[in-house]
Amino acid sequence: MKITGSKLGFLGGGAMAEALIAGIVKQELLPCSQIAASDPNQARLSCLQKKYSVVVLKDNRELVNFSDIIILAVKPFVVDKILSEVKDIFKPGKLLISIAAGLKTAYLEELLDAPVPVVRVMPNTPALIGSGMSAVAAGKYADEIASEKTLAIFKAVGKAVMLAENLLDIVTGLSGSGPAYMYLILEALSDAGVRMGLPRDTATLLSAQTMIGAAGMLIETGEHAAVLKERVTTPGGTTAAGLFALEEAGVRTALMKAVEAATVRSRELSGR
Ligand SMILES: NC(=O)C1=CN([C@@H]2O[C@H](COP(=O)(O)OP(=O)(O)OC[C@H]3O[C@@H](n4cnc5c(N)ncnc54)[C@H](OP(=O)(O)O)[C@@H]3O)[C@@H](O)[C@H]2O)C=CC1
Ligand SMILES: O=C(O)[C@@H]1CCC=N1
Repeated sequence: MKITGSKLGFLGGGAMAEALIAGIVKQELLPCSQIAASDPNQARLSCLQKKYSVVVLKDNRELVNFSDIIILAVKPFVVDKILSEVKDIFKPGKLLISIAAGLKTAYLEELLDAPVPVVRVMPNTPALIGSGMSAVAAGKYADEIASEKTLAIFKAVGKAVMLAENLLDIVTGLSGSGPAYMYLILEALSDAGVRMGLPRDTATLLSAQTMIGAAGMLIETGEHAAVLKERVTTPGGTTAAGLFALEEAGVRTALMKAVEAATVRSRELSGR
């Protein structure tokens, strides 16, 4: 699905909007003149304009008027206020894509005056370098074309899959919040290398390249992680000693608890 003629607007120009704008501009999905962002923070707008040459607007109504496809990229607690500001100019010809954690399409549909197609997406920040992971769920007024347009946007900045909406809170707990878990692990591995005597920059490079390599190998080979882990592990060797320390510390359980806690939090946000 091509979105070449469409104008794309971001309500909110924060961290996730910037990751998407950067990825979209880099992949040349749309010319900069067809991408806009609105935000009350002038410094954010100036930064986005300077870095990506996109159209910046102080006023959310101007943004909605400018755009065919609107990405709702504000914190969940601001959504009611913003949609009440613009609902009368949101016509069914426009497409609303929400990336707000926890908020259901039915909830957003209720906040609008007209039967506007709403698609909910949970992306993640590596979209900034074209390595994002997004899951997409369509609301009741969104047809296949709306879903295809949404997939085209998020596939331009990484991988994107369609899922049933009741799974999106789990996606939020896994890949939405996941980059932060990975950074925590990378920071700890880098600290560990430094603790054992490596220079900081070398320890960080070794950690990050190892994470990229292991993840890439999992995707490219399609093998189960346990099989690939087994191939690294020499009986009585170094890896077995390292893995034992990780199991003893409960790393596996800690990661399961992290995804559970984030999923529960996403569900709480939808129950407001
Ligand atoms: N960050 C992430 O990794 C991910 C975030 N998300 C979702 O994306 C959404 C945005 O998150 P994130 O980018 O991290 O948040 P940010 O706080 O970085 O960005 C939100 C932006 O919206 C601005 N804003 C506040 N009020 C208004 C308003 N009335 N009109 C227009 N803009 C406004 C904020 O300005 P100010 O700072 O001045 O208030 C800020 O610049 C959230 O709903 C989050 O759940 C989804 C996936 C991943
Ligand atoms: O922390 C959050 O609530 C958002 C949603 C997923 C990533 N960041």
